[in-house]
Amino acid sequence: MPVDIQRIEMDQLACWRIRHDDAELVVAEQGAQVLSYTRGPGLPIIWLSEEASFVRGQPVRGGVPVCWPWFGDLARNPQAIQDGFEGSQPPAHGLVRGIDWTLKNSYSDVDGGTLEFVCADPNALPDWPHAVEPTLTIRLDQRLHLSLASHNRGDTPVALSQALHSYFAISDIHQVTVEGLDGRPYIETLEGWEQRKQEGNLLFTGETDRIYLDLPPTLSLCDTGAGRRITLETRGSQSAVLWNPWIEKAKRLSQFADDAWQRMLCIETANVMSDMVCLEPGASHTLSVSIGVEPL
Ligand SMILES: O=P(O)(O)OC[C@H]1O[C@@H](O)[C@H](O)[C@@H](O)[C@@H]1O
Repeated sequence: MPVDIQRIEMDQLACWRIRHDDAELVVAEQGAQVLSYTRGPGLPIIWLSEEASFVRGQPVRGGVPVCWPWFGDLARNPQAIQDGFEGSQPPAHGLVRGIDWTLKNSYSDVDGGTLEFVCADPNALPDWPHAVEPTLTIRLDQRLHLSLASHNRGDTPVALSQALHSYFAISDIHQVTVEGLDGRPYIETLEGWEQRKQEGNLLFTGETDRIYLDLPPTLSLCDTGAGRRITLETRGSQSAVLWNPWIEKAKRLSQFADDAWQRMLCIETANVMSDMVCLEPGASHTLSVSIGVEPL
C-alpha cells in the first residue's frame, strides 16, 4: 500500500498524518509533537490522553513531547545548563513544547514516510540567546524513528539537556516490566534525589520518577497483558527517565483522567544530568530512538 501523508487539523493544531500499511502516525506542528501512533486495531503504541486538548500554546498530554534545551526543572540541571537561560521563570521541560515548528521537508518511499521539522523562529526563544536550532526527523516504516539534532552555529559552547518524552500505551501498569535497567545507577527523584542501583527488571508498585544513567542502547517494555514487547533502540543517549504518576499525582495533572496512570508509562530517551550535551562551536549532537513492537 502506498504511503499517504496528509495535513490535518486537530481542533486548534495543524498536524501531519502518515499512513503506511496498518500503521498511522499523527504529529502536531506545535512542538513537533508526535500525538499518536497506532499499528492495527487494538491498543495503540504511543498513548494519547482521552482528556488531551489541542489548544495553541499548550503542550498536549501524551504522545512524544520534545523537552529542549533542558529537561524537567531547570534548577535541577547542571549549572552550565542553568547559565544558558537568561529569563526569570523557566518553564518545566524547556522552551519548545508549546511553539510552532516548521515542516521543512516531507517525503515517502516504498518503505515508509518521513517528516523533518525545524524550530527556527529567531524570536521564539528570547531568553535563550544561543545559535542552536533543533531539528526533529520523524520516520515511520516498520518502526517509528525519532531523531532530535542540535547544531551549534555560534562561537561559544552551549550546554543542554533534552528528552523525547515518550508516553507508551500499556494494558495495565501492574502487568508491565522494563528490561535493560538491571545493575544501572539511577537517581530517585522522589526520595531526595538519592543515587541508587537498579536490581533486576523494573516493576511498578507506586509513583515512579527516576533518572537512569549509564544505560545500554536497548530498553524493552514487556507487557504480558497486551502480549507484546516494545523495544527502544537509542543512539546518542545513555540516560532515560521512567515516569508513572500513580494515584495521587494523577489527580493533579492537567489533561489526565484520574485513572489514566494505569494505562500509560513514560520511558523518556534522554540526555540528562551527567549525560548532558556540551556543544562546542560548530559541533552537532543527535539523540535518536527507534521504537519497535514484537509479540511475546
Ligand atoms: O506535566 P509535565 O510538565 O508534562 O511533566 C510531566 C512529568 O514529566 C516527567 O518527565 C517528569 O519526570 C515528571 O516529574 C513530570 O511530572
